[in-house]
Amino acid sequence: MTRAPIAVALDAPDLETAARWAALVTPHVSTVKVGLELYLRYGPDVIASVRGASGVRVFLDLKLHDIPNTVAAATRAVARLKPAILTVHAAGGPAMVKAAVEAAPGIQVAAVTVLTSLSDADLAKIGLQGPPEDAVRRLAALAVGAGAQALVCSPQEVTAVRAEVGPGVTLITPGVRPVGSAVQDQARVATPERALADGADLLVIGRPITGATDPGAAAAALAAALRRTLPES
Ligand SMILES: O=c1ccn([C@@H]2O[C@H](COP(=O)(O)O)[C@@H](O)[C@H]2O)c(=O)[nH]1
Repeated sequence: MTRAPIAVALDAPDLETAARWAALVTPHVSTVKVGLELYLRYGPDVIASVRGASGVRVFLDLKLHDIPNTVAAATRAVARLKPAILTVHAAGGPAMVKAAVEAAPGIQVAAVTVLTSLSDADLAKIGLQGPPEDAVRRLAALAVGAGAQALVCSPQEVTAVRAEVGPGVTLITPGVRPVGSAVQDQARVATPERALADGADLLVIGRPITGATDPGAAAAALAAALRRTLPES
């Protein structure tokens, strides 16, 4: 059976917990995601620990954001870990995104548009007036023009971003909340079914799975729900 297009965010306080979650969810999902919490605490070793024997795809979510030379060097430094996906911030500008893409042949560089935790009011406070969709579309076009093969946006913007960048770009959506799940610190959210139906390629889901009593069962249930949305997947 094909694994669901879900990246489980392994935002764990320690390596043992992350590896346990990874082993539980890997039979059901295509990808596991390592973010700042784990990587800053444990460094490169974390990748092998969560990849385990299954060889599941690892998404390294470091959201690099610096001058192009520094981002290129940081990208080369993590490229040897062979993550399937590496994130950078689109707001770093086209030269920075291009530097990451060129430094990591074989790795999908995903540009984060506007963090899913930011609301309309938050965006206004940082000087981005107008609906989030406008900024997301603008940053998406910038990043793809600079060579990014994937974008991170909220599930609420998938349709608009797809219209902006066309079919060949992988759209990755955090801010996914199953019906009844707490929104927590996310602001621009939608259900997994809606995200997939709108054309997202990979859904990032963390706490709704890892906070469950049985993360493996939670991942299996979400995977089954997505199969009902797209019966051919
Ligand atoms: O815009 C973004 C970019 C990345 N993330 C990351 O996704 C997960 C979401 O976890 P939940 O527990 O499902 O909220 C987390 O690791 C973030 O760092 C994001 O949420 N929004």
